[in-house]
Amino acid sequence: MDTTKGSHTQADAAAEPGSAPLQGIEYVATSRLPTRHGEFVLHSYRQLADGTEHAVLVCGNVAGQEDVLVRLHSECLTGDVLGSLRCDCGPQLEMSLERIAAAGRGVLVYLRGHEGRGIGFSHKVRAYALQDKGLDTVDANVALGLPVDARSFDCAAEILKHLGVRSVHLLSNNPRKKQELVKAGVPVTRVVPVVPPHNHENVRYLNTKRTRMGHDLPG
Ligand SMILES: Nc1nc2c(ncn2[C@@H]2O[C@H](COP(=O)(O)OP(=O)(O)OP(=O)(O)O)[C@@H](O)[C@H]2O)c(=O)[nH]1
Repeated sequence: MDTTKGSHTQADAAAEPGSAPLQGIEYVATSRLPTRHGEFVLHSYRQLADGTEHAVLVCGNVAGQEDVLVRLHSECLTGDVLGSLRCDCGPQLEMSLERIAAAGRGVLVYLRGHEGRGIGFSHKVRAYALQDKGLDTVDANVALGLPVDARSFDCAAEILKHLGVRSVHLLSNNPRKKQELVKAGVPVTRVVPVVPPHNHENVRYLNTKRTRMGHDLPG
C-alpha cells in the first residue's frame, strides 16, 4: 500500500491542524513524537509537484498564536544524522528542538528535498570532494554548474499558515529565510540566532557563509 498518498484516515483528521487552504502541498498525517528534548506532535505534509514529504514537529498550542518560535531546518543527512563536523546543521537541529521544547511552544519544519541547499545528496558529495581540494562551499557548487542555493521556503510558509501560526520568532542566522517567509505572508517579528560552538572542521564553512552568503555569524 502506498502510505504516502494524500487521503488521510479518520484518526489523522481528528488531530489535523487548522483549516487554512493549502497551496502546492497537502497535509497527510499526525502522530505523537516523544523525543529526548520533549514531547512533540508530528505532522507529515507532501508536496504535490514531486511528492517530497516534510516533517513538522509542533510543541504546545500554536494555532492563532503570535511570536511562535519557529525553525525551518533544511535536510542535511551528513550533519543531522551522521554526525558530520563539516557543517553546523546537526548542532543547530538539536539546539532548535531544545529551545522550542524549553519554550513549551513552537514549530520545527524539517524540509526534505533541501539537501545540499537544494542540489541533492550526490551533488553535495561532489561539492565536498571539490572542497577537499581547496574550493569553498560557494565555489564548489558553481564549479559543478549548480546554483549556490536552490531552496524555496514557500512550502514552509504554507505549512505555518495551515497550522494557524500568526507570526514567528525565527531561529536562523540566514536573513534570506526571514525575507522568504515575509514575502509568502508569514510575519517575522524577531530573528533568533542559532550559533552552536564551531569546530576545526567547519570554521571555513562558517566563514564562507558569513562573508559570501550574508549569514549573521560571528567572525
Ligand atoms: N551545497 C552544499 N550544501 C551544504 C554544505 N554543507 C551543508 N550544506 C547544506 O546546507 C543546508 C543548510 O544551509 P546552511 O547554509 O548551512 O544554513 P541555512 O539553513 O541557510 O541557515 P540557518 O537557518 O542559519 O541554519 C543543508 O541542506 C545542508 O545539507 C556544502 O558544503 N555544500
